Amino acid sequence: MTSDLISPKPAGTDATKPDATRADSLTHTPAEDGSKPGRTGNAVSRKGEALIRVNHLTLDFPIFHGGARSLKKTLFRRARAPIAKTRAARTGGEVEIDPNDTGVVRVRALVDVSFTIRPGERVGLIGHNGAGKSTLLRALGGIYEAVPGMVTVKGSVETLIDTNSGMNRELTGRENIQLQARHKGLRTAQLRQLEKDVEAFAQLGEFLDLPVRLYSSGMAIRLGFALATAIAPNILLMDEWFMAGDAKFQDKAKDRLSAVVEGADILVITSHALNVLETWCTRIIWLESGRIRMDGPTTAVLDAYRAEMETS
Ligand SMILES: Nc1ncnc2c1ncn2[C@@H]1O[C@H](COP(=O)(O)OP(=O)(O)OP(=O)(O)O)[C@@H](O)[C@H]1O
Repeated sequence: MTSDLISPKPAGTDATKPDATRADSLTHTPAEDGSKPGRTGNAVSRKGEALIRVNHLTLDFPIFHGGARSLKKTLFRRARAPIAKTRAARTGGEVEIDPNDTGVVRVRALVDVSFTIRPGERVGLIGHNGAGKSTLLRALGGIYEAVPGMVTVKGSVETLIDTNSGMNRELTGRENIQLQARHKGLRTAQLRQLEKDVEAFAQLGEFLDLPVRLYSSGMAIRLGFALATAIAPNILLMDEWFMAGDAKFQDKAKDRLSAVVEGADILVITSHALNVLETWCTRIIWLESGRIRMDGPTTAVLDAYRAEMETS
């Protein structure tokens, strides 16, 4: 099988882009039927073929405006007291002065993360605020591309990561549906079917024919969710934002999501709602300041996590 190498983006120059220093950092491998993976992927590959493999993934965010004297003072003080550093690092990733680039401060969002997810696994990502859950999900979704390490994703991927993911805010909701249908390689009849399905589910009325930039966040969630769940992918990557929206929509969303989750080979979901993870996940990866603290069956990891929450 040939692999589909996505070349890395040049190193980001703003603080919102992770550091990009290695050439071969991210590989998205196409499904064996030739379908393309990712949001722009074509058909869904055969069931049971999906795979996620992450090897030694490290991801830094350079902060170019991090030169405040007070921050640097704190960092230098902490460097002289490494024990205090460990304790202080329970919110967010590690903040440090980049050893290769004098003056630039970096946030280490992920540090040497490795794991493999096979078909049938439903994986929950847990951890404190800023532990690296969303960053990891974005790296799996190909949003953050070039970092030291390697991410291999095999199969079609759908992401429910943020309300705007894959959406052109200048286009109307309906135009976005059509655009995504074309990216998925759907024929006209299938496109019409998709449009009808998303329209019925999202229930945006006349707003479907208005630009997405006019939508409230709840309305954007409706459209993004309806679109992302209209066709079951091999791999579903989901941030907990889908829990937003009004109560009636949440009930509908849960039913529809259950069907998609059933149909997907692999689910990766981040959430602070441990009961949601208990219901849906077979395995939990617990992140702490960007590193894997524990990785194992749902009950074992959640028990350990809860025990730690009670004592800390
Ligand atoms: N665009 C960015 N620019 C700079 N730093 C970032 C960026 N995105 C995330 N970070 C940093 O990376 C670390 C991990 O953030 P991430 O959003 O992955 O955490 P999380 O586990 O999803 O947190 P939460 O549970 O609070 O949503 C944090 O320290 C955060 O400050």
